[in-house]
Amino acid sequence: METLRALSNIIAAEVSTLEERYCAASLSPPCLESATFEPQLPAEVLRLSDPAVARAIHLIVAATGQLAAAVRDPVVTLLNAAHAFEISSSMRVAGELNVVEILRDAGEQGLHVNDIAQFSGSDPKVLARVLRLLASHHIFREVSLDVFANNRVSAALDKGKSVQDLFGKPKERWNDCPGLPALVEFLADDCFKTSAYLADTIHDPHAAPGPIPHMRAFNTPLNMFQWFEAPEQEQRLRRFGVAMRGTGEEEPVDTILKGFDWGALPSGSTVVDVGGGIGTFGIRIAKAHPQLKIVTQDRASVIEHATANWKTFLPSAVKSGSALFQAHSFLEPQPAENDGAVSVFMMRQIVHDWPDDVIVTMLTHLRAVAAPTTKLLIVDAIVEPACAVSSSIVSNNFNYTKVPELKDLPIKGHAELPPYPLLANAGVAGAPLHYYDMTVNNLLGGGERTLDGFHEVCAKSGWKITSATHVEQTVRAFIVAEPI
Ligand SMILES: C[S@@+](CC[C@H](N)C(=O)[O-])C[C@H]1O[C@@H](n2cnc3c(N)ncnc32)[C@H](O)[C@@H]1O
Repeated sequence: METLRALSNIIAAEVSTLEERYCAASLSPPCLESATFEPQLPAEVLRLSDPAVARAIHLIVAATGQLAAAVRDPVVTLLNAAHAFEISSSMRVAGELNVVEILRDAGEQGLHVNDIAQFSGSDPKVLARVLRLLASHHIFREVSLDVFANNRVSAALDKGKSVQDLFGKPKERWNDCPGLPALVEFLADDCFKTSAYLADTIHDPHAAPGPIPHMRAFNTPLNMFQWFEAPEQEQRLRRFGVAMRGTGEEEPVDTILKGFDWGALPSGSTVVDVGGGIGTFGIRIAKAHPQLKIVTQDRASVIEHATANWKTFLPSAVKSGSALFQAHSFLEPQPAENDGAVSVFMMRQIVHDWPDDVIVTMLTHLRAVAAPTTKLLIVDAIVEPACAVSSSIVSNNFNYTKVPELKDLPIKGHAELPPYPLLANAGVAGAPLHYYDMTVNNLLGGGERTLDGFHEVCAKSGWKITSATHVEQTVRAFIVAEPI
């Protein structure tokens, strides 16, 4: 009983924290039943801007998840976990049938499923069951039998376009679209199909067409990015670019500015955003630090979209020449113009995509053109263990390492450990990182790394880690390395 009581005490204490913080700000917490999600509302902003609110939410999610696992019949817990793929399938249906946008127009009172299904000509009976499964997980709301409305969660998936445009111009679906709907559809489509082959590749890594689950799922010997190049995957390529914007939507928008001191770079310094995608994060840096030159480097097909994206969101930088573009594969030696000319090579969500041997190749190419003062900035997460919080974890400063050189590494801004009896990684509250870990494994053979894992690939390619900074309220770590 002691553990159950401790978990329920965490929940009670953290609900009180929320009450106090919202009262102090003269706000009410956001309402789950609301038919809209407006991230700019002060009540939503507080969730990201007040560390006490963010931590309370994190601990409530961790403790309720652990409490449910502790009290529930293990049979039900197992069956629900094994059935979770039905949620992914249903999310894809809702996304592709534009249900969120149809319900946006219906407002609080919602719409009968027959009317929702009419837009796509789909079977209303199946659609009702899809939406009921999602509503049971607090995504959509069943207002009355077979009548559904958006709630604060489903509304966050709004693509921001009219229903008429979404159905009438499907090829323009991802133009100027927020990142989250694209990320959710990518996860519920490609990543879900790919994940189904994980066990098969573990059992038989040598079978055709290759060892990566994505290769098996789509019957291709190409890696995912090469496969995106085929003309018939054009929509997937577009969706992926926009989806990467979605990877930053659960964190404060200025996260990329907080983990590294961009202001300390001399004016005119060149930052190469290696595998920079459509430039989402380079644009954020450039807006805050217009004195820097930002080079977005990616595959030619992506650079085309990156250039268009910069022209839309920061045309002045393109015009002035402070935004530059390099169509280049990071698997090849770096372009000669980067030789000795780069202050920072930034790699955001690149290192986690690939297995060690590929990363060592990439980092070796960067090292070959690095000046003595060049910095390598890896923006990824540092994996924490899922063991229970214990005195040995605390004494090892949480980021335990077996590498002597890392023992004295300055690690800034690390989140506080969750209290007993929660897991060190906060259990289900920390699960997003472990989902991404499996997703990159299944798509490309990559994986999230511990600090020692980052050290290993850096040391093999001539780089030495000199600092790591965790940005509060995010899983994001900024790891800085310098040439050895
Ligand atoms: C996970 S995304 C990250 C994008 C961006 N850094 C961000 O954080 O939004 C990986 C990026 O690597 C790029 N990429 C994949 N293979 C590449 C290659 N061989 N050379 C250069 N870029 C590549 C992809 O096009 C994609 O933009």
